[in-house]
Amino acid sequence: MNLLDYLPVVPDFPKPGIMFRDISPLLANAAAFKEATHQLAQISQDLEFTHLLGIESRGFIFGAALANELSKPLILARKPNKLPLDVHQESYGLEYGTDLLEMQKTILPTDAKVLLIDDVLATGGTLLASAKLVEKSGATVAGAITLLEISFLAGMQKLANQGVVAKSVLQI
Ligand SMILES: O=P(O)(O)OC[C@H]1O[C@H](OP(=O)(O)OP(=O)(O)O)[C@H](O)[C@@H]1O
Ligand SMILES: Nc1ncnc2[nH]cnc12
Repeated sequence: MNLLDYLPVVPDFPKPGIMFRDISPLLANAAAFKEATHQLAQISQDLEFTHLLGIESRGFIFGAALANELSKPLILARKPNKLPLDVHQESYGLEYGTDLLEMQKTILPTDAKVLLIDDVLATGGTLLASAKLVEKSGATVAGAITLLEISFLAGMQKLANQGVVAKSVLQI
């Protein structure tokens, strides 16, 4: 099964010039979703981590599936004003805009080794902001994994420059 067949390109979404990869067909096919989860588990194998951090919203889907598959705890990085209690905040730029992510200040133990998970790595802005949230809470970033890397945007290098090891199941 070629998982890329289940991630079709939608040109000019959400803005002109963006070649958007839609995960909806992959999620709508049980075998493809299962295979994607399995392959995310495979690439996480040589990284040592205690917790997963899923990034709103598409990172929640794969983060929850993987957390269940690996029996690991799942932490949420959320868009603004969604989480109760005190939060750390990071603003960031992504391929088609800017946004803000938040994580609860006391949800991670300081000895946690956290694997970040998202569906797509494009510019790397989202994963870098998530890494900063983990560091703000005193925990360690174990790495980052995604289903798809859009390589021409060089997000992998941007993360490497900041000491974050990233791996992706698929590259285009
Ligand atoms: O590498 P980057 O340039 O930062 O882009 C990648 C991010 O963009 C998308 O999220 P989006 O903000 O569109 O939110 P969504 O998951 O709620 O659709 C995607 O799910 C990644 O989180
Ligand atoms: N081209 C793209 N397709 C899907 N998700 C994205 N997130 C950032 N860039 C994206």
